[in-house]
Amino acid sequence: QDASDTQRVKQEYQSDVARLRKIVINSLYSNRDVFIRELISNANDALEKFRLTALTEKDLYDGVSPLNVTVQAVKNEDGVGGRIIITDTGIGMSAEELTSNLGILAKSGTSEFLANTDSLDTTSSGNLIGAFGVGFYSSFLVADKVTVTSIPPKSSKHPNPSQNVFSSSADEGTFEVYPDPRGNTLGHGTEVTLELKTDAKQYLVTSNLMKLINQHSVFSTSFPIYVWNEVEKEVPIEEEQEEIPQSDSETEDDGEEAVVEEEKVVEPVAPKTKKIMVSQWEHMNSQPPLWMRDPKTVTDEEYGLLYQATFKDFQKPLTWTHFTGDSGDGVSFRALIYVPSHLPNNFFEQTTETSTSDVKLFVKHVFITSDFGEYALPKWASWVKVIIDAEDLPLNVSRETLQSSAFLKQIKNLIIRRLLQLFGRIAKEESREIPRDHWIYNTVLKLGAADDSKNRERTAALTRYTTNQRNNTSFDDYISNKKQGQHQIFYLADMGKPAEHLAGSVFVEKLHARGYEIFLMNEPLDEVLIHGLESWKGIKFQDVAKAGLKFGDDSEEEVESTATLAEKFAPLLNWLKVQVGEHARDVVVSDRLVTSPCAVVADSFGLTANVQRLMSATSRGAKNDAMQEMMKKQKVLEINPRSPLIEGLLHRVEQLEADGTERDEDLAVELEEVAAILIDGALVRSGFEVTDSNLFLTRVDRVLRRSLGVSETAPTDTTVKPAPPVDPSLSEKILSYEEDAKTWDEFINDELEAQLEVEEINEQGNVVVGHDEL
Ligand SMILES: Nc1ncnc2c1ncn2[C@@H]1O[C@H](COP(=O)(O)OP(=O)(O)OP(=O)(O)O)[C@@H](O)[C@H]1O
Repeated sequence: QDASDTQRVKQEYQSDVARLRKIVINSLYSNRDVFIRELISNANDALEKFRLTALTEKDLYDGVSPLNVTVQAVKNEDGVGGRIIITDTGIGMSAEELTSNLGILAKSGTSEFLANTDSLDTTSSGNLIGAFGVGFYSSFLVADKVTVTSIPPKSSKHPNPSQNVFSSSADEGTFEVYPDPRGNTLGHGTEVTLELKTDAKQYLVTSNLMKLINQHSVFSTSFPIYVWNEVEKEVPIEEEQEEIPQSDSETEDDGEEAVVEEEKVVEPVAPKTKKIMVSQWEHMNSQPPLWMRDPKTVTDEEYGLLYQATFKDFQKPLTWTHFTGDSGDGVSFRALIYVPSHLPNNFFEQTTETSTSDVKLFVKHVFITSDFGEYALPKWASWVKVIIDAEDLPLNVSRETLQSSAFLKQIKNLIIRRLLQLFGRIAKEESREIPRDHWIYNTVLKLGAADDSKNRERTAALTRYTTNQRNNTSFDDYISNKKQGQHQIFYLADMGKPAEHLAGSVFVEKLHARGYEIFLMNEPLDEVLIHGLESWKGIKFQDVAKAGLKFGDDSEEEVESTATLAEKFAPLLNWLKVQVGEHARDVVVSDRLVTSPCAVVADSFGLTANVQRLMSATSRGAKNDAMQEMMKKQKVLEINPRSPLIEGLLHRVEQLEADGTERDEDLAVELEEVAAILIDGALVRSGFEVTDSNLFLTRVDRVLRRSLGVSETAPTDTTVKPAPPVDPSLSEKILSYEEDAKTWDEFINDELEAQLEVEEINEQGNVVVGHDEL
């Protein structure tokens, strides 16, 4: 018995892997072409790993043997089925690695993939395979049985490498790994053999395979891919050599004088040929990569395919820019920047230190790194996909030295510059795909303006907002609409509120009525980026909910009249200062109100309601910070001198405080209540919370009773039916429920698998839909 047979022990797939494999097999049937792309991509990755390891382990690679991927379709002799063999001369896997990489390891993306399968639809799910790193399992879409033979190169990690085999069937939940009885046949690398399902015979046709490789792999792989192909060739027919007749001259060469014969014109006879079938390795990606070509010669479809294959996105890119550049240190390069049509799912949850795994740096078409270390793109730009291919680098490229060179920094700055140029250009062009209100301007660039101080101005220039007069307004648009004398840019920020509500705010009423434009900002980032910017083209931003608002066209008479009004309202102002207590540090006559009786305005060093909310949302621990508490108090109550309510209150207060008369205590109590409601109302109108909403509403109730002529003291019947006593059988019920209960994960797993299995597999676990058409 063969030694390997004794070691062929069946192992169970680890549960996550088993589930993943099942989902891939059962749900991605209509997308099964992806298997070839996934396996070639793994082979290419393995070659890249080999080359990178060889940079540090000098003995690993002789520099001569080929580094490539080969694909071969082999028909069975019985003519029924066949197999596809994909071989690479890459880093290979040891027995342990075969087991853990293909059978046990639930990779980091797996749980995310499994979570995403909830929203699985079969049109897009094929790309989920690659996006979440479940590529290898796509083999089972087309194969009944998959065999992976692999051997790592001799290295410090594997001083005595040996060749091993991983084998698994699509309909079993097990796999085996065992030493290859043939010994080392591969040198180093991996060979994946797919025993094709009977309904997957089309993949045995080499032209079909080549078409798929052309579509999905040639753009995105850096190592040569060869396909074993039968081609028709014309070869000369090897006819029996005719006896070349002895020339007369030879026969007559015996002393006779040479006779000059008349020269004969001999027609050249085309050699006879025949057509035969010849098998040979055909180089699929002999063309330079797409990004090295002249952009004029690349079609949109080709750009789209490269994007989808390289970055594993099932949606087409929104736009791209393809250009030649120079790093500034004399390193010339080609670059292709793609703007995806969507943000990653968890984009806003990610920390600011995001990785730039989607900036692929090549040197002379050879992939070098996606790790830009400290020169990673800032978060706002981290979702774009970039290919950079440098002609040559000024150093012997290794990841370590690259990190410390100026090159990565230059590349980072250049990508950002070009990206902003691209956004600027599409902002002007304004297309159906990227309209003026696209989230790029509303979300991504705002993040840039808020987070990335270095590019603040340039990103902010492209952001857009709603104003009280129009939508999608940039800062420059605003400036060109500025009124004479206006030296402030007016804005009101209240996150989460619809712009229409902001337009009706107490702070906006006069500005709006007078025809001034006001930015109505309702995203959390808006306030942050305005604070970062402070001004635009030399004009300061003015929060209209704060003190310091100036229209810029106040005449001397207006200033005088404000002073006169302050004098007129002095008794009310003084009385209100007592009533307002802690809510505001001062009470003044307002110049910003039209219809509202009063408002609470934050001092220039105070905090608006929006900033207070932002602070409590972001700095949980600092709630009791003394400085913050002090700033919260920096508020001023502004009263509208033209409001009849305020006029009326002034008269009543004058009446109350009139010299020489006895103080009317009933009136005092009533006025205090009116003042309390007015102040609380002003706080609410201005976006703040009232300190005690119960008290506020009790006061309102009292005023309502008064206006309805209902007794203020008449009690409400407060008798209620009490709840029944505690149910004595409750503890038993809880216990029996807990015994039956599944965990949430078990519940979701069962539900998901039940859904996926419907119509798609039979009892044996084989796919049963659509076989006949294929
Ligand atoms: N041809 C190969 N050579 C060496 N290792 C391989 C090969 N194919 C797969 N592997 C190993 O098996 C692991 C699992 O492969 P799988 O295709 O399932 O996911 P992945 O390659 O990590 O993710 P993705 O498909 O998104 O690139 C790989 O990470 C790699 O370590």
